[in-house]
Amino acid sequence: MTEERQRAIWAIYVWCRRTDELVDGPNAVYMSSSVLDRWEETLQDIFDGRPYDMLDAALSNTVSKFPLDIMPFRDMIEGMRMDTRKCRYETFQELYLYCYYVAGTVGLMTVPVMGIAPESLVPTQTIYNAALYLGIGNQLTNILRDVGEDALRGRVYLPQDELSQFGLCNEDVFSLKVSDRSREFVKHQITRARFYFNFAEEGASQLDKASRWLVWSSLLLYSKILDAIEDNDYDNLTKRAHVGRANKLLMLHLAYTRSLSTQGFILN
Ligand SMILES: CC(C)=CCC/C(C)=C/CC/C(C)=C/CC/C(C)=C/[C@@H]1[C@@H](COP(=O)(O)OP(=O)(O)O)[C@]1(C)CC/C=C(\C)CC/C=C(\C)CCC=C(C)C
Ligand SMILES: Nc1ncnc2c1ncn2[C@@H]1O[C@H](COP(=O)(O)OP(=O)(O)OP(=O)(O)O)[C@@H](O)[C@H]1O
Ligand SMILES: [Mn+2]
Repeated sequence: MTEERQRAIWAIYVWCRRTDELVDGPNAVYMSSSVLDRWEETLQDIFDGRPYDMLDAALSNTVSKFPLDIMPFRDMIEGMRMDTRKCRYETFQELYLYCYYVAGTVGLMTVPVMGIAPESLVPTQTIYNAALYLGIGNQLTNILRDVGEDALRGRVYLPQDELSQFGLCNEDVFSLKVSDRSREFVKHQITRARFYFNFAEEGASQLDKASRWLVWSSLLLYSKILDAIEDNDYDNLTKRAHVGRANKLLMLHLAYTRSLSTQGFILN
């Protein structure tokens, strides 16, 4: 990426990480709705060119250089509110909303920085949807990988109705019991995450040439975690899916090859 874009992505990343840390980090005990309200006011100040600290200033600077919309930033804060309020999701529709708030938003935040290829014939809306889906795919993958860890914190980011369809309940998750049922359930969740990655692929090829390698790398590396879960025979309760160094290098290479062409569902 161009250096200006790298700095912009860094500033957005830092803001996202800090937002997540409010809920997950060492200071999470001080978390309350007023903290998030205050954080949202700070966000408005950043967009109005009144940064509070140096890290905010990086984002104010980014806002002055790229046409960022404040909406996905606000929505990410909303996702953190949701995370503090609930620890169960009844249906996939409910879980999807959470995934949009905390991860789909990242796609929407970053496309204005990545830029769209001038030769792309795909509607901008479709490209934004693909970006949103990359976030959803990432978050679903993150959730699947971390089911065991999250269970230790009393949280289950899995659709309750689907758990029961597979003859499972939260107790099975908390007791970290791997069974044929849990394996089938995980298989089903992996298929869904891959659907989002596949759609995202169509959008990745429409981005500005200089940004494509980064996005393809992110996509291929993160979706490899799903393969790693398969390699663990669908045990995501007692094993942590990990993508090894050699595999990562291979993916970077593949990502580079993919990033060379602007092509998509309309052109071929
Ligand atoms: C057209 C097209 C395909 C465009 C590309 C759009 C694009 C670059 C999308 C990127 C999507 C992305 C990286 C989403 C991150 C999703 C994610 C995993 C979010 C995590 C949420 C909270 O979950 P949890 O608490 O369970 O997770 P931890 O255990 O704490 O990890 C987040 C942690 C929310 C905060 C998100 C971040 C810190 C990541 C932000 C990343 C960027 C701004 C860089 C994006 C750019 C690239 C190229 C990766
Ligand atoms: N390739 C990637 N694409 C998109 N987001 C990523 C990627 N790698 C990391 N992230 C984001 O950064 C967060 C923390 O990164 P970290 O380096 O700890 O990676 P990780 O996903 O926990 O994998 P690992 O097990 O290799 O450490 C992830 O949860 C995710 O939000
Ligand atoms: Mn987190």
